[in-house]
Amino acid sequence: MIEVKNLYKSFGGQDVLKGIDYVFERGKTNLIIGESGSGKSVFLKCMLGLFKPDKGTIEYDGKPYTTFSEEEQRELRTEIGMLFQGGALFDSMTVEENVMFPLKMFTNQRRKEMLKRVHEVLERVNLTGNDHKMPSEISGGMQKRVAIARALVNKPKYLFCDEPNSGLDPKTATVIDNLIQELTHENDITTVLITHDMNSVLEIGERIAFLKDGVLAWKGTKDEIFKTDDEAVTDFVYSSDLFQQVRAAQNNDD
Ligand SMILES: Nc1ncnc2c1ncn2[C@@H]1O[C@H](COP(=O)(O)OP(=O)(O)OP(=O)(O)O)[C@@H](O)[C@H]1O
Repeated sequence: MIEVKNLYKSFGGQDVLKGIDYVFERGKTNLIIGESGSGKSVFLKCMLGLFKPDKGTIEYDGKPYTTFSEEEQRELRTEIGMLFQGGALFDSMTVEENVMFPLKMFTNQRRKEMLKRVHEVLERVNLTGNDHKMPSEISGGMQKRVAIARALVNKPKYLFCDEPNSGLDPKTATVIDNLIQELTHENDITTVLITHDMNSVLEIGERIAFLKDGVLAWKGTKDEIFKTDDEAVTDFVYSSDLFQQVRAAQNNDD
């Protein structure tokens, strides 16, 4: 669980986050949605420790970051898995080497032990037999699965995903969404996922935080998002054709 209390962040006089209170639940896919420039990435970077908040606290499983010793900060970094927008694999490394990278960085495990874990996660994301391929030799969807395996190889408590679906066709995007959700449940991870993809909201929006101009304008679940009359939310989500179609179908059923 990550609890954010009264979080403020500004840059050169521009207030980007304006007093956010929110709880990201453990074992759930927690989505952050909102227009471009609403502060989603800055929010994520504050939780990753890349930006220092101006005010407010971020608690990781009940412990405020400001009380972490240097050793605890280092440990927290090993407990975080990150899934970047493009997958961000190392092009010059094989699939196996890419997935092994966090183990080399953060553990003292012996190569045999690391390889065992790497093969275990590759099997989990259905990539057995691709260990020695280069990223350029596999499809975009497979590259994302390698990136997921790499994010999970060190058994993180927290998984941060920044638009994990970008660049994928809708069917592959859904497979990736569902894989992230399954792994979140299986491993009881606190998953925080930024998305622009309304299909992701419908598929895996167990918890949704809607940011508008640096403020938490609405929170709820994928079922609640169809029922809310909150104008800020409806303006945003019904600009998506998909949402309009789903709501029309619901109205026909009623
Ligand atoms: N390092 C920085 N220095 C100065 N301003 C920044 C910095 N990072 C972000 N900002 C500003 O903060 C605001 C919010 O940016 P942010 O990237 O969080 O938006 P976003 O909701 O993630 O947008 P998008 O959906 O387009 O990625 C923007 O006005 C941006 O210019």
